[in-house]
Amino acid sequence: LPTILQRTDQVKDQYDYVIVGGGTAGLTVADRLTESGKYSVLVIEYGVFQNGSAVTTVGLGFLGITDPALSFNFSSAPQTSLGGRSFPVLVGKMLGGSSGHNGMQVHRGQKEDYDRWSSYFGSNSCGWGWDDILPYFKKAWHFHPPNKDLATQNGIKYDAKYWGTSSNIHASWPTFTWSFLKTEMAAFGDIPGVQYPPDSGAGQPGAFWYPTSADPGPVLRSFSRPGHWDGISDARPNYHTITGQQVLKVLFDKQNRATGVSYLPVGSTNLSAALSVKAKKEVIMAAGTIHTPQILQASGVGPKKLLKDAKIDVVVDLPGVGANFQDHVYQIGATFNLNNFPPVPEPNDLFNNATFMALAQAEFDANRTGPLTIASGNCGAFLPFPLISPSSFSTIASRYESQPAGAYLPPNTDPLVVAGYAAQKKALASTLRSKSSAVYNFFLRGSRNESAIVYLHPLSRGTVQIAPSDPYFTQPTVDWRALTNPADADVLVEFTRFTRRYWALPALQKYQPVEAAPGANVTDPKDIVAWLRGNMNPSVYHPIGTAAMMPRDLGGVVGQDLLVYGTKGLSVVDASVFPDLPGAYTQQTVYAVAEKAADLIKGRQ
Ligand SMILES: Cc1cc2nc3c(=O)[nH]c(=O)nc-3n(C[C@H](O)[C@H](O)[C@H](O)COP(=O)(O)OP(=O)(O)OC[C@H]3O[C@@H](n4cnc5c(N)ncnc54)[C@H](O)[C@@H]3O)c2cc1C
Repeated sequence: LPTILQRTDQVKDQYDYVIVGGGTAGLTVADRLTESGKYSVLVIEYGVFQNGSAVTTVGLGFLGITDPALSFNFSSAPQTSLGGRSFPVLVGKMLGGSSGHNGMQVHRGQKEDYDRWSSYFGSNSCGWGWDDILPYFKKAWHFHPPNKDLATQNGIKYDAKYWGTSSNIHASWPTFTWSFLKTEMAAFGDIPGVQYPPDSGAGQPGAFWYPTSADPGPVLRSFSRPGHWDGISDARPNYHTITGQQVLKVLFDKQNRATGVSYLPVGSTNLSAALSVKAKKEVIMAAGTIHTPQILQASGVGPKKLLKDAKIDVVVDLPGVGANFQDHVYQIGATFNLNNFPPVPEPNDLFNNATFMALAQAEFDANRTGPLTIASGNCGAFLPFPLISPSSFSTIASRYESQPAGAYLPPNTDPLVVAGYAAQKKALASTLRSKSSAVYNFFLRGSRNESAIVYLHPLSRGTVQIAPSDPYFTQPTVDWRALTNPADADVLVEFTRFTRRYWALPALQKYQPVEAAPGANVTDPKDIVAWLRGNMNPSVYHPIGTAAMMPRDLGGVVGQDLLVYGTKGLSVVDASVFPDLPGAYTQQTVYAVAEKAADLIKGRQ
């Protein structure tokens, strides 16, 4: 059989496992489940095999981000707290999913993030704290140390003990850095309390360098398709893949056992022509945070009222499906331009300086080295809130903690989801008070214009819901509800103040930093928040939480075994299971969760 089944009639009637979505998590799990040869697996992927330069090129990062051939790219619900603006929902649509067009930044959360996930299960918690997940970070990533000179010149700290070397997913380093980064990183050391952890993977906040998801041999993007599929699916007769197919729903028997899925070629809307395939052991959901809840809801697993509105028979009333939606927010202000930038290359030169770009391209073509080995970035500050706002962090955390749990959730939120948010609120108030968790991220570019600040633990919660009139073929309604919780505004005002404090450091004055946004004259918190509502972006493409791993009585969708409550033989393995955001971008954790998921699934035998 060919690597990718060419026709749906080549799909067998039944496999041990059917995996919905051949993305980051889906292909990782499929690789691990097929490696012993004992189990048959079918991966059904909506997108197709894509290997063009927009996917594989490392330089400049995500070139394919909005390309409709590579990306689901549709409009969100208007954000009521952001002046009614809508935003594009961008998630990967190809074999490899979002790992095929992400920004390639590789870092993991802090120890406390994973311990917090585990804490939601109280005395029943097992298997998801930092000590449990650390072996999976090691299994998931092959670490290549940076070039010695580069590390010495830039003060790049790393410690290989936090990493493994067996995976085909690579974490490597550019051979060149923008020299102003060294100045920016050093300046953080002038702020009391900022640490430089021993490695980006040490589970500690601070200012640190981190690798790129690139294969250092050919200097190409390393993602789940080359890492967990190319050549592997071909070599294993027990591993089938079909692409260009949309899974419509999970099929259940009368005992709520998932027996398989139904699907249609992408583009067809003829439900009566839907095909089906059976899963003997498990249906594994890996369609990502936006589409896993869509498919579950369309299958009758979700909030009863929504299913009723969509005239879908309820299999399990599970109010958490599509609730608890979170993403990192950015474009949150305090943008600075450096009016006296030193005479050194900087990232804008790749766009504005044709000679520099031509030289960079020539160097890359000749040696695979130079500026075009940088994706979207390799260092930044990941800082605790007490350090950002020594005078207000405690008041802000307490004010947040004393909110009634349901006060800022969507109207008519189910009591179980409210209970889950109450648990998160308690835990996240501790995160706001902690010196060991990062809340603020300044992703440094070494540029004369710096603005990339990311809020790592937003407290507002959104929803992803099927369109009741057309659950299958209309994209789900994605509503981040960014900035609906006033505590987020409190935190973001402190972020602006802190960023100003950073640029006011004596060591940076010779570069003449000038605030471009919101503007040095915007100092009243009300005015800062008004600016945020008009300018911030609710997504930096790290959606999570819509099938959360939480106890069922806290609105959870899956347990610690990743099985969907109220069903049998149905699990979720993608970013939708994160109960809340780690203090880091999401891909490293997605791979680790998927590695652990594969062990859990195999362990069920
Ligand atoms: C533009 C962008 C930039 C990012 N940058 C970074 C970064 O620099 N660093 C970082 O750590 N993280 C980054 N991320 C986040 C990270 O890539 C994601 O968190 C991670 O890849 C998500 O993995 P997943 O398995 O949950 O979903 P995905 O990898 O998105 O996989 C879901 C798959 O399911 C398929 N699918 C969807 N619906 C169906 C259906 N009905 N039937 C069949 N298949 C279906 C999709 O086509 C897709 O292939 C970025 C993400 C994006 C989108």
